[in-house]
Amino acid sequence: MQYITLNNGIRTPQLGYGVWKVPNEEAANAVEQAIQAGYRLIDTAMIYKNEVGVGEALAKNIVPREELFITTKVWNADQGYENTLKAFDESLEKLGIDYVDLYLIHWPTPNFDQYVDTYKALEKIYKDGRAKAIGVCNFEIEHLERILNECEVVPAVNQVECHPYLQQNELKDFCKKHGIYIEAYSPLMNGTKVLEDPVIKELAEQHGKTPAQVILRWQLQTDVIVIPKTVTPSRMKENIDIFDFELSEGDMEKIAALDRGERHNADPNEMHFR
Ligand SMILES: NC(=O)C1=CN([C@@H]2O[C@H](COP(=O)(O)OP(=O)(O)OC[C@H]3O[C@@H](n4cnc5c(N)ncnc54)[C@H](OP(=O)(O)O)[C@@H]3O)[C@@H](O)[C@H]2O)C=CC1
Ligand SMILES: O=C1CO[C@H](CO)[C@@H](O)[C@@H]1O
Repeated sequence: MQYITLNNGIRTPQLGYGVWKVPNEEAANAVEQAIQAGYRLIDTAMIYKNEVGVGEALAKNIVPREELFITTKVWNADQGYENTLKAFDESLEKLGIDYVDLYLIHWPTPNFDQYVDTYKALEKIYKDGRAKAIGVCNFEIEHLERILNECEVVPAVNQVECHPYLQQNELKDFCKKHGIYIEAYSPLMNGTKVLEDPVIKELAEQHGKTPAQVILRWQLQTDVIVIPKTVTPSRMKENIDIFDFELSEGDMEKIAALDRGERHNADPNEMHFR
């Protein structure tokens, strides 16, 4: 596993395991298998409704708690200072742990007036030592600017959709300038067409790897944290088997040229789902 250091000195694995769409009753088994396969970062969220299942796997102490990096997120309906503190307590209880490694605001919406207060609750949680790091998801530059201007703690992470068809270069530059790590969600575009891209397929053939491995390796080499999801045991192994090859500068340029600003998930400015 490869690790990186966040802006507050906390270390995180650069590759993690995401559990969106993993049903609660399957999550314990999936997370246990992922830990056995070598994953140390688990990315869940209150809205995924599988924190209890994730917690069951954690309770097995497959590896010491301090070797794991657990992320969860406050959902839109729980935004606001007091609501967020309450939602955080509920997430901790479901997960059965006494701190998380990273707590994130899931969306800047549904009400753009609330995310600063929500972030202030995250700062309180952070200062109380119940989250080792805090950050945001789906924040655009203007949302981050408000946090940087009105809050004290610089977000450690901005978790956003990022894959070869949506490379987020402007946001990456802004975040880099402010010491905020980009964490790439839906790195395989949720298992859709980027895996069929001819350029990706050709690179996969050249390196004796799969399209998913080429995409995940590209993410590592662009210095982002990446959290693919799979419930398929062979893919769990495939997705972590990316530390034994390197994409050349030319390969990276070919993938850079695939950017087309194409989202699979919601646009942060239009996401008002509670
Ligand atoms: N903050 C946010 O707003 C969001 C955060 N996320 C986080 O990011 C994680 C990953 O994103 P997600 O949207 O789940 O999608 P991914 O881009 O990780 O793709 C997952 C899909 O790809 C398939 N897949 C996985 N590995 C391979 C492979 N090696 N070859 C072919 N297909 C593969 C999976 O199928 P199968 O499982 O059947 O093997 C699944 O259908 C989420 O689980 C969640 O933790 C995601 C969306 C939004
Ligand atoms: O992480 C995510 C997946 O689930 C949510 C919806 O249920 C999305 O809104 C979100 O971005």
